[in-house]
Amino acid sequence: MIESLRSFLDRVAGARPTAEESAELAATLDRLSAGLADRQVSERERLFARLSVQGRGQSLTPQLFIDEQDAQSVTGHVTFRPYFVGGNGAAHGGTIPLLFDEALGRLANAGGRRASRTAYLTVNFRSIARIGNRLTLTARHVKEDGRKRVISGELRDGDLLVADAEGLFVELRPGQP
Ligand SMILES: CCCCCCCCCC(=O)SCCNC(=O)CCNC(=O)[C@H](O)C(C)(C)COP(=O)(O)OP(=O)(O)OC[C@H]1O[C@@H](n2cnc3c(N)ncnc32)[C@H](O)[C@@H]1OP(=O)(O)O
Repeated sequence: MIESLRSFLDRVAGARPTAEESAELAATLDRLSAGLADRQVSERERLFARLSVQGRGQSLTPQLFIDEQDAQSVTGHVTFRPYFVGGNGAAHGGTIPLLFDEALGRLANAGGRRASRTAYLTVNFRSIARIGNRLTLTARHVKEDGRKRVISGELRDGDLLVADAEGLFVELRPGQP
């Protein structure tokens, strides 16, 4: 279902429907929304935004496919689909930190470490992330100091460095949301 939603968003991003077609689509979407109105559940019960589902079952984030992961590093790949275009064939700048937050956050909380949240995330944009290209993401655990974990990451298009990032993840205290 989420994959169909992603495909639909890609098609919307790439289309220029007429006014009549837009109105027809809007009516169809309204009908679909109404069909889910009495299926609303708590966050824990939803399919959306679950770590255990490939791509987190979430249409917001570019879908990251994990190829290798251990407690110290993660390697994966991602293709920014048409929905993520910012302009002129490049992914929207906001989607790159989104991707790093997802990947670095996963690693920060992997290997039996207790849950942490992003305190800061610094991203350097080195070259455009071209829509449709398969990019490689690597991240590694750099250091740990008490509750603080530093994780770094790189996004590459072949040999070309697209972006790099560093995040500080702070372990949550018991009861901290
Ligand atoms: C159930 C969890 C599921 C997690 C799923 C994965 C999530 C993926 C990552 C995310 O996207 S989380 C969503 C985005 N992040 C947030 O919403 C976090 C909002 N901020 C907070 O909740 C708190 O500010 C935070 C937990 C990050 C830290 O607050 P605390 O009160 O726990 O820590 P404190 O302020 O005492 O700081 C602890 C240490 O970290 C340092 N620190 C905190 N924020 C910093 C910062 N921004 N820059 C540098 N250092 C920082 C701070 O100086 C201190 O250093 P020392 O121990 O050496 O004194």
